[in-house]
Amino acid sequence: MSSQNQNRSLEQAGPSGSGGQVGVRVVNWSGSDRLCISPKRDHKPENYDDLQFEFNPNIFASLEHYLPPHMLNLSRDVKLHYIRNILLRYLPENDRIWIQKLREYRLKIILNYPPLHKEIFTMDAESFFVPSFLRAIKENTEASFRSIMAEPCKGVYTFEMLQPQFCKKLMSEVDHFERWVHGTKLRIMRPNAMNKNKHGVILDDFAFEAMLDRFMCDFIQPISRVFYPELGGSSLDSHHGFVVEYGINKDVELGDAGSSITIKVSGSQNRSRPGSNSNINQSGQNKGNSSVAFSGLHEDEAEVTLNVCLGKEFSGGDLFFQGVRCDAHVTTNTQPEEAFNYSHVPGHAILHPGRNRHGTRPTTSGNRMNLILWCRSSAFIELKRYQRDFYSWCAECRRKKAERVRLSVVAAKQELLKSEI
Ligand SMILES: O=C(O)CCC(=O)C(=O)O
Ligand SMILES: [Fe+2]
Repeated sequence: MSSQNQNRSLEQAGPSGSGGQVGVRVVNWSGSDRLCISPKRDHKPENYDDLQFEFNPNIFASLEHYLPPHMLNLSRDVKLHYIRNILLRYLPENDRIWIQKLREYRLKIILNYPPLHKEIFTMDAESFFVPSFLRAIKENTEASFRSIMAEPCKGVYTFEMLQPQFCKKLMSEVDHFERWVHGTKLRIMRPNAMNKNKHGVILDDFAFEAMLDRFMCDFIQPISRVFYPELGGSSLDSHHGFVVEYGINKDVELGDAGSSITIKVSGSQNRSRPGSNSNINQSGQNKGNSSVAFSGLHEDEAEVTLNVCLGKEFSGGDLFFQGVRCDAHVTTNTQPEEAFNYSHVPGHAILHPGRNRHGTRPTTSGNRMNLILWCRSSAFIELKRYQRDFYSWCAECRRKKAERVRLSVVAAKQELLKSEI
């Protein structure tokens, strides 16, 4: 498309459908828009950081290098829409609507919510993390991580992580947010729907997104790069951050008290990533030897999950694990070495593959709040689509493969013996 045509379509475009982006109008969709194969490396891209679109601003800056040469010096709006139109071709309609609604929902909260502890909305490692954790991250070696961690079950790591003061502030921020939500009668989305008596909030929805992104990139990824290479641990690029609350006696079911603003976002119950399969096994049905009384046996929609207990005083609430499985093997038996129980300790973290089947036992007294960060790798998800028969990270796939190898060795031996007779 020529720049003239591009400008014409800008002129013709109707009012913005982009969620109130001031001064920006949507260009008519054109399937002929193309990027160049070779980038113009010496081109200096615009800054798109101030924009709220369904794609990360960095994507626009990166793709600018690939624009047709005649477009490089056009206005930022024109380039933005040209690139956005191309990207939108890769997003199914439903996902587009979902992302759009989510953006509007978040904007509504962020513009109106008055934070209680502003200082915890930006990463301040020294005041968030305990010194031992910071030292290990700074050293950034497997030995330094292992020096502060226990591995009570293969691939599951526990360690002290957050300072008590930070935990306290985060918990009071969540309480403050819940109270504010109740006052405004805004209906908020909950992190997931696994336990009836579970409350919680999605931190990404009220301005914690940037902080949690640094949390994941600078403090989880160094560890997952070492411990979870086969799960995309070195290419984590998105997260879902939330707080779960148990054992609270609230006389009002928050969010249900007659909402004046209701934004329904389809697929928000478990906040699945668009276009993906959530693998929540809510009933806790698991064939085989899982005889325990549990709630919400499930797998997270994450490659790597960080779960940190914030407090307060509680009993019960243990996590139990039943082994890492791919979709095809999610209901297979738990092997004895895979069954593992974990009791939460305030400030302490547990890091595990999202696909390690797990659930929580009831919090029998007091209140418990946990910070949970589901970390995802789009490269891992993409690769998984091309690889359907065997997953090295699924314990059952490995077991089946080992069994096949064993049987073929037995068969080969028998053949050999037969031919020798
Ligand atoms: O309650 C917990 O500590 C864990 C909850 C959980 O696994 C989840 O929300 O995905
Ligand atoms: Fe979970």
